[in-house]
Amino acid sequence: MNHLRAVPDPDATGPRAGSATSVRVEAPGKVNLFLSVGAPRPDGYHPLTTVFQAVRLIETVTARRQALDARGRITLTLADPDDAVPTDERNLVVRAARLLAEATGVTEGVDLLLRKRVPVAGGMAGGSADAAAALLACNHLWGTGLGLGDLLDLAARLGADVPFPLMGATALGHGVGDRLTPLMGRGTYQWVFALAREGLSTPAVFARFDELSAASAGGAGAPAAPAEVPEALTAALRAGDAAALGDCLANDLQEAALDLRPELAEVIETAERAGALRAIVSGSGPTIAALAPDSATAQRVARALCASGACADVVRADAPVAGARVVG
Ligand SMILES: C[C@](O)(CO)[C@H](O)COP(=O)(O)OP(=O)(O)OC[C@H]1O[C@@H](n2ccc(N)nc2=O)[C@H](O)[C@@H]1O
Ligand SMILES: Nc1ncnc2c1ncn2[C@@H]1O[C@H](COP(=O)(O)OP(=O)(O)OP(=O)(O)O)[C@@H](O)[C@H]1O
Repeated sequence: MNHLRAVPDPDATGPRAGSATSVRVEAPGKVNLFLSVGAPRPDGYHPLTTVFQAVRLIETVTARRQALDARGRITLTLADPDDAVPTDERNLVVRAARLLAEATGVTEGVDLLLRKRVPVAGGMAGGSADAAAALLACNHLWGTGLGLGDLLDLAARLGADVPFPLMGATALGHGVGDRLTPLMGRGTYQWVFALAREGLSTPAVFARFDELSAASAGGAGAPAAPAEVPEALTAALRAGDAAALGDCLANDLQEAALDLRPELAEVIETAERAGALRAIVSGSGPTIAALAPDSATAQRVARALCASGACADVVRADAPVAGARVVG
């Protein structure tokens, strides 16, 4: 493999980059404000147009330098052990550290600690945020000094959702969701997330999307190219107008997610009845994201969702927030 050149990066903001014994990085989960999906490509991936917004549900990855005799191993510990989250090579955190090491020729290992706050398999890109955080943390710990452009390239190799948490805020996504352009915006949005008891598999939701598209278009499937983002949505973001943004929220995967989990329709209805401007499936689901006009209404929506018993848990978060960054 061609090694990326590890050079001191003037943008590397971490304290004592390359010499610290541990580096802590925080990265946000996301909600898709708009998600249009085209017909699958030959490799099975779907072209997307999406608008990501980073929400204040924050994953934390701490990368610790190992003793010299640790022989280059990459280890992962979960702050709160969870059967649904592997700690071996299947974990995106381990894969991110390994990819960075291979790409830069690093032979040193690392001990990684992960604290999760984004629901697992909830359509909010928790694993992707973890991978983004691990790339940034190891880049600092190992002093590999890659700039944001190289980190975004590595991120795209780990998953379609991995580049966005490096950038954060609000961004337009093209390609398979990995080609990003920041979007201008103002204001803060109040979100309420209704979490499901069991996660949904992203590939299963895309597969159901294909089946439903084929059935509804007389066998023709989804249009090859996804739709463009409506001007009304970017205008709402520029104005910081939550009500106008609510009118523009859209998710092509919602029908597929509801088909797999019909009970989610009731969650959406409960949130909207309690005052949410709109409630939609977040990404591939099953989390329902409800946009509230203000904090008091968000509180009311959260209470109604809890009282309904229709979801496993409810969390509130404001948005947008910054992308992955070194903290502490
Ligand atoms: C639904 C979204 O969360 C919207 O942001 C993303 O598109 C999902 O991105 P992700 O979880 O990072 O996806 P990856 O880990 O790259 O891919 C998992 C699987 O999802 C499907 N997949 C993903 C992204 C995409 N544009 N088309 C797809 O068909 C593929 O079956 C793929 O094998
Ligand atoms: N760091 C990680 N955190 C959580 N799950 C992980 C991680 N690494 C790998 N996984 C595996 O990936 C699956 C999906 O995890 P994740 O929480 O990222 O889903 P998601 O948020 O729905 O993803 P996306 O929104 O990007 O489609 C989990 O069920 C788990 O088996």
